[in-house]
Amino acid sequence: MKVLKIDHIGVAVKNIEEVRRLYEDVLGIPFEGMETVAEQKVTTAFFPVGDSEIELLQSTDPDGPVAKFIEKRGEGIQHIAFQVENLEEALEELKQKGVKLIDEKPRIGAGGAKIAFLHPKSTYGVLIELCERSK
Ligand SMILES: C[C@@H](C(=O)O)C(=O)SCCNC(=O)CCNC(=O)[C@H](O)C(C)(C)COP(=O)(O)OP(=O)(O)OC[C@H]1O[C@@H](n2cnc3c(N)ncnc32)[C@H](O)[C@@H]1OP(=O)(O)O
Ligand SMILES: [Co+2]
Repeated sequence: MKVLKIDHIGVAVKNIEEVRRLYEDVLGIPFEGMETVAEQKVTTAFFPVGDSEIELLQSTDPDGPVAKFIEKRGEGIQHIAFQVENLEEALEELKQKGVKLIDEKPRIGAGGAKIAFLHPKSTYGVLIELCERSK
């Protein structure tokens, strides 16, 4: 598998509009846009920073992963996403290596990317997302 770069850092927040003020007005990072990803029960807001992005995540459902994360740990960094060349290949390889996968097959994430998550139990407490973006 080939990891190309840190694609984004996912930050769980209670209120995207409020936190957007910090990134956009206080830190002067341009706001790229919002997108709801129903399957993940989140609304996202992206802020490009160099070759990566900040992804703000607000839950759309009290049972969603982001709501549960905030309930348990409060607002903060929820995952790190690595961009890979070929997600299916990467998942196959990681499965062979005994990594616990949350997603055995890619799902569709923000911006139409193929995404899949590795379980924090296998990654020393960091929720890792792998994503593949069409060229
Ligand atoms: C839009 C898309 C995109 O970029 O395109 C996205 O990013 S969607 C981003 C939102 N979607 C996701 O996060 C989907 C993947 N996440 C999940 O499936 C879930 O959040 C799990 C990671 C499986 C956790 O599930 P859940 O909270 O129900 O279980 P749980 O509370 O028992 O957690 C199991 C163990 O993992 C730990 N744990 C839970 N969430 C964690 C996180 N974000 N980072 C690190 N550790 C975490 C808990 O503390 C617990 O450890 P202990 O047992 O030691 O206490
Ligand atoms: Co993400």
